[in-house]
Amino acid sequence: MKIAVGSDHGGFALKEAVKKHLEAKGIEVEDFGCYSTESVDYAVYGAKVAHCVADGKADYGVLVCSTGIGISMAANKVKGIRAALCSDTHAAEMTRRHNNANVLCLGGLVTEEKTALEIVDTFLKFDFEGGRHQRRIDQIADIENGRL
Ligand SMILES: O=C(CO)[C@H](O)[C@H](O)[C@H](O)COP(=O)(O)O
Repeated sequence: MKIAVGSDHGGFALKEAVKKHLEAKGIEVEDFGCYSTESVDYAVYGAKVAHCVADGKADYGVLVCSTGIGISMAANKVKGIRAALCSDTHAAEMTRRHNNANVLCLGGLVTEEKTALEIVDTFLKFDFEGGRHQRRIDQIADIENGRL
């Protein structure tokens, strides 16, 4: 499994912790930056990770900004991306099971590290259930393609 990670300055510390956590589990990580707490723009990093996942070059993405909001908005503009901002493990489980989310977003100044790492583990543990949920994510794709 390969995970693409990225953040802005507000998510840098948590992104580094997520990267370390994943690598300790033997998971391959590609880090798209940023690489310090110097101020940068979250849309740039959201786009880099989202394109990597949408192009099939990583299985999932993890994105972090201060709130997780801006970077999730940016990632969701990339066709094929279903980015989910999660602040608890229940949301992380359900967004995999029902939404087939392919990018997890976290708020670096919202969610404490221990909880965030539990959210990451939960996100990676659950699979998409398909069935009626496939119809619903197909409708999301219809919106992307101007059909709905
Ligand atoms: O949370 C964010 C976007 O939703 C970003 O991480 C920024 O931290 C936030 O927009 C604040 O920006 P600032 O330049 O750090 O004041």
